[in-house]
Amino acid sequence: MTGVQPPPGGSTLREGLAVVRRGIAGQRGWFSVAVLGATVYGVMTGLTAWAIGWTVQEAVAPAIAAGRATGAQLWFVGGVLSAVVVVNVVGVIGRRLAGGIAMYNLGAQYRRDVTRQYLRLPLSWHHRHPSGQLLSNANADVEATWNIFAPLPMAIGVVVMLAFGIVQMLVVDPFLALVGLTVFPMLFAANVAFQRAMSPRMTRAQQLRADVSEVAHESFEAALVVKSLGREDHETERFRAVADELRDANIEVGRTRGRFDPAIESIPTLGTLAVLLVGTHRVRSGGLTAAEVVQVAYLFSITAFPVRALGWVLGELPRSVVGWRRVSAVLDATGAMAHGDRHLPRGRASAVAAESVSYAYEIETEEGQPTVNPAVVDVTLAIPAGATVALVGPTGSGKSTLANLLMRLVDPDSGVVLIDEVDLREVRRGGVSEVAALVPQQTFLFDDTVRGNVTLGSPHDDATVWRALEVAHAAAFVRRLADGLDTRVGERGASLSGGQRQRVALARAVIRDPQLLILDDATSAVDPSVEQAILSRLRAASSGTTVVVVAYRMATVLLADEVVYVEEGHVVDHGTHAELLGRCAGYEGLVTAYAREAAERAAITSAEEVSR
Ligand SMILES: Nc1ncnc2c1ncn2[C@@H]1O[C@H](COP(=O)(O)OP(=O)(O)OP(=O)(O)O)[C@@H](O)[C@H]1O
Repeated sequence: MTGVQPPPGGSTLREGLAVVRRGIAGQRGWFSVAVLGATVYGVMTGLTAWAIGWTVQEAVAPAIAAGRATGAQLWFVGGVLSAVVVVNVVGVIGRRLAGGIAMYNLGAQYRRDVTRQYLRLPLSWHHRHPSGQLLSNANADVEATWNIFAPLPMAIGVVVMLAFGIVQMLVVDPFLALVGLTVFPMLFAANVAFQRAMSPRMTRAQQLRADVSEVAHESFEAALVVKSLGREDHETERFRAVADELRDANIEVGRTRGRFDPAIESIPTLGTLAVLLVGTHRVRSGGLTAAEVVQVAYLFSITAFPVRALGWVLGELPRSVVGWRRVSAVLDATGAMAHGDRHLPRGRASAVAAESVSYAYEIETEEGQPTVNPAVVDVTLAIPAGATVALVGPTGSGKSTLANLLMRLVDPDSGVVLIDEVDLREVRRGGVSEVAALVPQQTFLFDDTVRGNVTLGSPHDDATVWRALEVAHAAAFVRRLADGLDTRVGERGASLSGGQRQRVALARAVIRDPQLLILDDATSAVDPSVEQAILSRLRAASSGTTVVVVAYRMATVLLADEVVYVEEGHVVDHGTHAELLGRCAGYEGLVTAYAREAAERAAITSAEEVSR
């Protein structure tokens, strides 16, 4: 599993209390109101018995003695009892409302923190973490962490009830009280054992929750492949297997809870029994009255409720700790890109260079051992301002990785990438994307309008949007759409064809008027003649732009001023197409293959035209 793994070991109780402290510190105001509400509830529960006694003594008993009740007596009884109930209800509402707000605020805050951290972490971190895991961290794990805030205010608030019960018991008979209170060490021991047993089971269930979302995510993403290749049964089986595992893990969590719950719940009852047993002996020996024993036993049963509330909190603690370990693994993840404060020159095409740049992906062997896969090895190149350069090389030779390095989507393991002689690591946050744009291999469109997808929220007027669409050869088809620029394109641009999606993505880059434009196979779904037209327009429209294009077609290569030929991560040669043809065997082989493919395509097209 490549997911975010929680660190092993550590005391659950200590870690849990640290999570609770962190939560309280974040929601001090609402949490205080919730505890106050719970305290009011605790006090009022204690006072209810007293209020009933008082009203009986002051109004009910005299009324019975007199044989009739006066209006004042009825008002007194009604008033006192109503006041008790109203204050109690206010306490409950205050606790629930403020407690809920505190809990949901924490959830929202940490969801934001986790997603903000995702944006901050470099692409290399994302390469190592599956998207289902990320969804789970931002959702199920955050929830698991802060659910403890549901029973927490109650547990803290009703400690007053506990204190009230214990003090009263000590006043009545200290010895009997101490007999009863021996249950507390027992309760503590039972809870520690419970947490020890729960922690690994909770961790496993939480990891499996992430696995289920990972498999589901992958299945939805691969819907087309699954359906077109008839793999529905296989996919259903794959999902069923991981869902069953989650079910079993959750049942195991429930079973463990079921084993401990009766013991934890019955310990206070054992205390009451001990009090009755010892108390009976003391009554027999004349040390106590029966009424006093009953009073201590009753007080003991009052303390059972707060003890149970504390039990709920302790029961939630392992889940909270597991959730927090997984959330904090994201929040504490290092490798966030450091930024400098330098600005890149604006207003003219950018020169881009790489000096001895190497980059390797971290991967796992089949045995799960970490290892590296070198993708770019000791690359040095200089692309002059305003040039159009084609990156050419066989599949997997490192072209996309190099493109990502030039945009600083990842930092090189060694070497330097420079735009206009500024090391990209010294550029201020957002500085690179202000001057450079990359159109990636896989087009992503938002479920938004065409306009929204092109501008990405920047304030461009429609004329500018149309101009960008013209350059990207997209204006004609957008004009034909029912609502033009206002047409919604559906999830990931589902209502457009692959080529149309690529053209919208291209317009999105063009509208930013980049000084460096990197096209990573960005026109693969576009007809070759259209691709050529797009690239010609780009060149014509952008004398102020340096274009780096990862090229797979002869026509694209021929448009470039210079070709950089890459093989197994190395730049094998660079120069004009004609120069490379004469001296680079690998390049020659590749372009011959491209040319043959283009000829075959042309032959098929003309055959189709003849048969029409
Ligand atoms: N996220 C990743 N994790 C691990 N290895 C990767 C990752 N992305 C790429 N690689 C590896 O890095 C090497 C270079 O990949 P890259 O995508 O840069 O090649 P490319 O020349 O763009 O390939 P293509 O022409 O097929 O798009 C390949 O061996 C590939 O397997």
